[in-house]
Amino acid sequence: MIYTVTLNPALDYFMTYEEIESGAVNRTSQTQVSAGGKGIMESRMMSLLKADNTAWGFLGGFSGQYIKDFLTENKVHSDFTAIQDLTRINVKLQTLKDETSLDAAGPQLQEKEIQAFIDKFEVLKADDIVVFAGTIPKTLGEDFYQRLIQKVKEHQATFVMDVDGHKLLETLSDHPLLIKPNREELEGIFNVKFERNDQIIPYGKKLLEMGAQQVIVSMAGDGAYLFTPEKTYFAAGIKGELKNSIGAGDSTVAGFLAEYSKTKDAFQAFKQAIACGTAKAFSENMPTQSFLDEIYQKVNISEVD
Ligand SMILES: Nc1ncnc2c1ncn2[C@@H]1O[C@H](COP(=O)(O)OP(=O)(O)O)[C@@H](O)[C@H]1O
Ligand SMILES: O=P(O)(O)OC[C@H]1O[C@](O)(COP(=O)(O)O)[C@@H](O)[C@@H]1O
Repeated sequence: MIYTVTLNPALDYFMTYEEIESGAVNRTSQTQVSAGGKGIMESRMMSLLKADNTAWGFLGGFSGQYIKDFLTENKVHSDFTAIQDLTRINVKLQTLKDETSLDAAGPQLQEKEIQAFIDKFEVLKADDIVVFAGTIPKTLGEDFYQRLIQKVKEHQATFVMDVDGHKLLETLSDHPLLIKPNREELEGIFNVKFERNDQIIPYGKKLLEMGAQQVIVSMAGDGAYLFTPEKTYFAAGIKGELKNSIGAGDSTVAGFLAEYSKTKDAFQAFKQAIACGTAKAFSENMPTQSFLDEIYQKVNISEVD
């Protein structure tokens, strides 16, 4: 079983404008609400791929209830810990020019809610995979992922980290099955600036040396690299109309895990990862199965060095 952990889910409120004038009243032409948060997006994509998974995390208030109902209606299995406070609402502004995220800090959590959540980890078995994704609400403390990783290890299960920058580095010595920084996050981690994508290669390999079992570095429209201890692969970016790239990275991780958990074949898993990330970026919502299949046919992966 794959468990996704979203400590800080979000009701994503998408607002579409031709352009936004700062300091003025802007009237939107289109709005849309979606169940978000990185682990939740991953669970949604894995469920589309019919990979067994359960979404864990904290949900509260009307926004939390919306997400819970949305997941049930869309046949995404979840087992969230109920909280008193309100699940955050993140505003996603889309204009003809670009996408802007206005993300909230997240709810206050009570000690008994935190304990109820930690207790869930007792069900873990040796072949389970736990995906830690996204930011941590302030009340949990910056080291909360470390505590959860110890729980995963106690049960001989494996884990995947889909978190930002330096929090990612702290987990490498515990050998995550997969990490997926994007190009900008990788620049931040190593304090470098890439002028060409191939300059990424030594840094991807470095993350393997530091303890990650497999590394994907995603580069939005430029595709992605996969680093495994045996080989490095490059997936070319696929051309198409960008509709909504929110969740493209989450879908990449989901595609990889859906395939890898069944076959343990990193190359095939990378193919599915690229198809899912791209199909998400080219869809307003989650892609349909037929669109996913169409994009899968266009995935082009080559071995590097
Ligand atoms: N504009 C785009 N065109 C084509 N593919 C895209 C685009 N944006 C994202 N993707 C696909 O989704 C993957 C993840 O996107 P990226 O933006 O790098 O991740 P994140 O959402 O984590 O920042 C990319 O590796 C690529 O396969
Ligand atoms: O947990 P974080 O890092 O604050 O991110 C939350 C946001 O991430 C998302 O899952 C989107 O992920 P990406 O930013 O990787 O596209 C949104 O649904 C949500 O609003």
